[in-house]
Amino acid sequence: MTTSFQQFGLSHDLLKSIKKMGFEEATPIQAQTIPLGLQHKDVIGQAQTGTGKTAAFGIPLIEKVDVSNAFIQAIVVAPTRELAIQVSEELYKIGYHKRIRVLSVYGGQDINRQIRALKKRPHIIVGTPGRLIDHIKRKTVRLEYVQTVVLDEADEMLNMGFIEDIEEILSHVPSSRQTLLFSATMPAPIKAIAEKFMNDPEHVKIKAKEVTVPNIQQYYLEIPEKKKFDVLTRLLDLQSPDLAIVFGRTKRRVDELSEALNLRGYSAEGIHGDLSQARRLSVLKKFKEGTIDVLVATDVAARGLDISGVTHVYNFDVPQDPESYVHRIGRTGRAGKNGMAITFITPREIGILDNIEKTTKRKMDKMRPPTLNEALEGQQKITIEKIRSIVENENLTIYKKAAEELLEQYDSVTVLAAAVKMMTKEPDTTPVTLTEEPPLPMKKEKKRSKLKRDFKGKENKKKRQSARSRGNHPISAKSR
Ligand SMILES: Nc1ncnc2c1ncn2[C@@H]1O[C@H](COP(=O)(O)OP(=O)(O)OP(=O)(O)O)[C@@H](O)[C@H]1O
Ligand SMILES: [Mg+2]
Repeated sequence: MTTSFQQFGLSHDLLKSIKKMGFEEATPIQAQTIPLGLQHKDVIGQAQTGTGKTAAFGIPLIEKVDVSNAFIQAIVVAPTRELAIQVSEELYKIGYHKRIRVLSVYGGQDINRQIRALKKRPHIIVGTPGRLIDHIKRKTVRLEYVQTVVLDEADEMLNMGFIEDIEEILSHVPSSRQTLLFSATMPAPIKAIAEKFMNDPEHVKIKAKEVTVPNIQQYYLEIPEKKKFDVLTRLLDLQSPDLAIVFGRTKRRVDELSEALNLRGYSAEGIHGDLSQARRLSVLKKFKEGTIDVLVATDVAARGLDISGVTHVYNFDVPQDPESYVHRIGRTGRAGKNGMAITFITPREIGILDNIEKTTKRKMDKMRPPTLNEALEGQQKITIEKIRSIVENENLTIYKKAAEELLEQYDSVTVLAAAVKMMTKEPDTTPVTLTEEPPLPMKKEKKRSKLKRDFKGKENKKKRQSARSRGNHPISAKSR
C-alpha cells in the first residue's frame, strides 16, 4: 500500500516543496509518524537507516510553524555538527515555499556569526547540544515559545554522555511541548530513559525482519591485523566503488589510513573530531562532489549523514557495539539504493561479530580476501569499460594514423595490451605502517555509555567540561 503526501492534509506550500524534492510517496515511517506529529503527540520513531526519518519529523514540524510568529517554535538536536547542518538543509527545503527560517548552530563555528544570524529570528533551530546550551546561557537562544523538540539519533543523544545536556536543554522548554525521538536503533535501557521525559509517547517501530535494510549486502572477512591494509586496497581495486567510506577505530588510525591510501594512489581524506570545523566541512564537501573517492572516518561520520553515491562501507576496524555497526553500514543503501558493507574481523574479535549479528538479526556472509590477480583483473575491467565507451562515443580520427603506424611494427594484441597496461592502476604494494590499535574490551551497557561519554565529550564538550570528561577513560578520551 502506498501513501501519498496529499493524504496528510498538508498545506499547499508544503506539498509544493515536497514535490520539488522529488518525493512521490511517503516512506513507511513517514506514513505512520506524520499524522501523529501533526496531532502534537509525543513519538519514539524507529526505522532503518536511509528511510526518510528526517522528513518524518520535518514535515509536521514545518506544517505547524506559524511564519508570522518571530519566535523559535521548534528545536532539533543532533549529535554531530555535520548532521545538524544536513538536517537544517533538509528542513529548509521542506519549508522553502512556506518561507520558514531555519538556522543551524554548532560548535567550531564563530559564535558571534551565529548570534548575528539569530537576530534574523529563525523559526527553527537545529543544533548540537553543547552549542545550544552555550546560546541558552547567553540568552541568545530563548526557548519559551518552543512547541516541538526533536532529538535526532535519540539513542545516541540519550546515552549517558549526553543526557545531562539534553535534560538541561529540555528544562528551558515549556512542559506542554511535543517531544519527537528518532533513530534507527533504540536499545531498551535508553528507551526507558527517554520515556521519563516524554508525555505518553507513541512507539512507532517499522516492522522489519532485520534492523538493517535488506538492500545492503553484508560481508565479513576474517584476517589478521597486519594484513588488513593490503586486503583493503585489493578490495578497493576489485570492487572500484563510486564512493566508499572506511571506518577506523581512532583518530590516529584515520590519519594513518588516509595517508597510507594516498601513498598507494587512492584519493582519500580523513574526518574526525580533532580536525578544525572548516577542515571537516571541506573534506565532506570534496567527498560529496566526488573529488575524493574514499572518506576515512571515525564514528563521528557514522550517524545520519546522507551522501548519495556511497556504494561501499568498509569497517576497517570492527565497530565497538552493534548500534554503531547499524549506523555505519547505513551510510550506504539509502533511499532504496543498493550498497555493500564489508567488516574486517581479526581472530580475537570474533565474539564482537556474534554480538552484532544477534542485534541485527542477520548473518553476514563470509568473504575470502581477494588475491593480487583478482585485484588487477578488477582494475583491468574498468580500463576495458573506458576503452569501450571511447570506441563507441568519441571521434578517434586523429589517433588512427598513430595506431596504424604501431600496427605496422607490432601485432594488434600486443599493442592493445600495452595500452590497457598504461591505463590500468596496478596493485601497489608500497610498504606502509599502521600503528596497532587494539580493540577495546567488550563492554556491558553501563560501561559502554561511560566510554561514549568520553568520546562525545571530546567531540562536543571540549571546552566546557574538559576536566570532567578527560578523567574517566583514558583510552577512548585520548585516541578517538
Ligand atoms: N518520501 C521520500 N521519497 C523519496 N526519497 C525520500 C523520501 N523521504 C526521504 N527521502 C530521501 O531519502 C534519503 C534518506 O533520508 P534520511 O536522511 O531522512 O534517512 P534517515 O532515516 O534519517 O536515515 P539515518 O538513520 O541514517 O539517519 C534522503 O536523501 C532523503 O531526501
Ligand atoms: Mg536521520
